[in-house]
Amino acid sequence: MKLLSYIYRHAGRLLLLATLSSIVSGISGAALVGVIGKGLAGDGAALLPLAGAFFALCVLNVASKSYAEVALLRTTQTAIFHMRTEISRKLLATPLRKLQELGKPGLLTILTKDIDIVIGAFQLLPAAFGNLIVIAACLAYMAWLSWQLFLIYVVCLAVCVAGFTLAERRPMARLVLVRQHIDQLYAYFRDLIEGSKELQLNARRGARFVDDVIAPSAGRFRHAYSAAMIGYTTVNNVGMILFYLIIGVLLFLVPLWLPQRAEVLATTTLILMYLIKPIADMTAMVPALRQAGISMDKVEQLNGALDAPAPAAGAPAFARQAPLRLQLRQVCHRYPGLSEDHQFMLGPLDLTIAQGECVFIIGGNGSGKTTLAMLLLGLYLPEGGQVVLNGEAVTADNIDQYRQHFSAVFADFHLFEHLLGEPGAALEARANEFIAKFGLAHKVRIEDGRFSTRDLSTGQRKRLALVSAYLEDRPVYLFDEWAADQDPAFKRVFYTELLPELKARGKTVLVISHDDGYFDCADRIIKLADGQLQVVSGAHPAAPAGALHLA
Ligand SMILES: Nc1ncnc2c1ncn2[C@@H]1O[C@H](COP(=O)(O)OP(=O)(O)OP(=O)(O)O)[C@@H](O)[C@H]1O
Repeated sequence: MKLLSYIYRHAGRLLLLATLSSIVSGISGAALVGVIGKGLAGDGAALLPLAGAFFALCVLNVASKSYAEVALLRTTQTAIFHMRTEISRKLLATPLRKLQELGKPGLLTILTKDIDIVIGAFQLLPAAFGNLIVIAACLAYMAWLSWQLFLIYVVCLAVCVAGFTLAERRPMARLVLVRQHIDQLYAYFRDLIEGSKELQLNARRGARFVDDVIAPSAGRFRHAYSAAMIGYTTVNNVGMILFYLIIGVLLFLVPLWLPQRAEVLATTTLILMYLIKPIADMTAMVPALRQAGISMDKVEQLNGALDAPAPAAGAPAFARQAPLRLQLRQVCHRYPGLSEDHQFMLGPLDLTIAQGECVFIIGGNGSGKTTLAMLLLGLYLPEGGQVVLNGEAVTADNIDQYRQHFSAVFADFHLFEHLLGEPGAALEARANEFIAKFGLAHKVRIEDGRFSTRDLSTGQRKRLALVSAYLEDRPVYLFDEWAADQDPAFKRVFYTELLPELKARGKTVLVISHDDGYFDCADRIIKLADGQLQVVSGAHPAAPAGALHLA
C-alpha cells in the first residue's frame, strides 16, 4: 500500500493510464475465457462470430497488456528516480550533527540495500497489478455466470486470505529480524573493507574477525532468512492445496444441492483453472513485497529524520559589506559522553575574526579545534550563544547562505572526481593551473570537468582537494591539519607561500595546525585546551581592540 501511494504521489497520471489499460487487459482476458467456454459448449452455429470475437479479444488483450506493462514500467522508474534524488537532496539539507547521529553504516544500508529492495518490489508491481485486474475481471465474470457459485467462491477465498494472513505472522516477524541482521552485517562488512590493511597484516586477527564477528552475524541472517522463507513456502503451498480444494468443492459438491447448468460449471471451472497462475504468482510475490514494506518503513523513517525545515523565505541576509567580520558570542557546543560527567563541552567562546587575518587554531588532540571549525563554518549551529557575520546572527534560516562564505579542506576530506563548479573551459584551465602550481601536472589533469585520476598518494590527493577549494574562491578558507600529510618541502610552500598569497588576495585564512615550526606564519594563534580558549598570541592590526576575549 505504501509503495502504491508513493508511486501515486510521483507518477499519478501515468499510474492512472496504466490502471485503465490493465483494466481493459483484465476484462479482455476474462472475456477470452468466456468465449473459450462458449466454444467448448459446442453450439456449431455460433462458431464463426465466436472466432471473430476470440481473435479481436486476443489483439485487444495483447495490446492493452503491453501498454499497461510499458506504462507501469515508466511509472515505477519515475518513482524510483524521485526516491533516489529526493533522498539525496534531503540528506544534503540535513544538519551535519543529525547525520553523524544517524551514522554512516545505517545511512548507507538504507541508501543502498533498502532502496534496492524497494526498487525490486516496484519492478514486481506491474505484474502484481496485472494479476489483480485479471483476478477481479474473472471474478466479475463468474458472478455474472452464477452469483451463488461466485458467493461461495468469494467466501472460501476470504477464509483462505484470512488464514494466510494469520499463518504469515511468524515468517513476517522473521523478516523484520532479517532486516535487523542486515544492519549489523553491513556495518561489519564496512569494517572489513575499511580495515582490510590491518586485517591482512595480521592473519590471526583477520581470521578472528571473519570467524568471530562476520560468521556469527552471517549465521544469524541465514537462520532468520531461511526460517522466514520456509514459512512462506509452507504457507503458499498449503494455500495452493486449499485452492484446488475449493475447485473440487465447487465442481463436485456444490452442484449436489445447488444444481448448475453444465455450461456454467464448465466455464466456472475454466475460470478457476485460469486463475491458478495469477493467484500463485501473487502469493509468491508476498515475501518480496513484505520485505519491501519493511525497507520502505526504513526509507520513510530516514526521510522523516532528514526532514529539515526549508529555509524561511525572507531570512535575514548578510550585508555584502567588505571587510567581512566574523564573531562568536558566548558560543558553545556539547557532545554526549559515556555519562553526564563525561560530556565534551566547547566554550562558551567569544572570538572576532577580521577579514584578511591568518589565524592558527592549535591545541592537543581532542581539545575542540575541529568542533570550533565546524561552528565557524556553519556546519554546526551553536547550542548556546551566537555566530554573527557582519552584524547578522546566523540562524537555521540563513545558515545555508552563511556557509557560502567558506571553503575548507577537512582532515578527513573527500576528494570528488568532478570539479562541480560552473562547467566550461575557463574552470578547467584554472584547475590545470592550480594542479601545476601544486606540483602535480605530471600526475593528473582535468578531463571533461573531472580529475583524470584520484589514484594518488594521500598527500597528493590532499593537494587536489586544495585545488577544489581554490576553485571555489570564497572569502574565508579553513584548513584542518592540511599540511600534516605533506613532505617538508611542500609543507614550507604551504605555510610560507600559499597562505601569504591567500592573505594578499584579502582572504581570511583559518588554519588548524600542529606544526609548531610554522606558528610564526600566523597573525594570531588561538589555543584550545579541553574546549576552552587558553592562550592567545598576536593581534592582527585589522582586528578591533579587545576583539578576542578569553571565555
Ligand atoms: N561526533 C562526536 N560525538 C561525540 N563526541 C565527539 C564527536 N566528535 C568529537 N567528539 C569529542 O569532542 C572532543 C573534541 O573533538 P575535536 O574533534 O573537536 O578535537 P580536535 O581538537 O580537533 O582533536 P584532534 O587534534 O585529535 O583532531 C573530543 O573529546 C572528542 O572525543
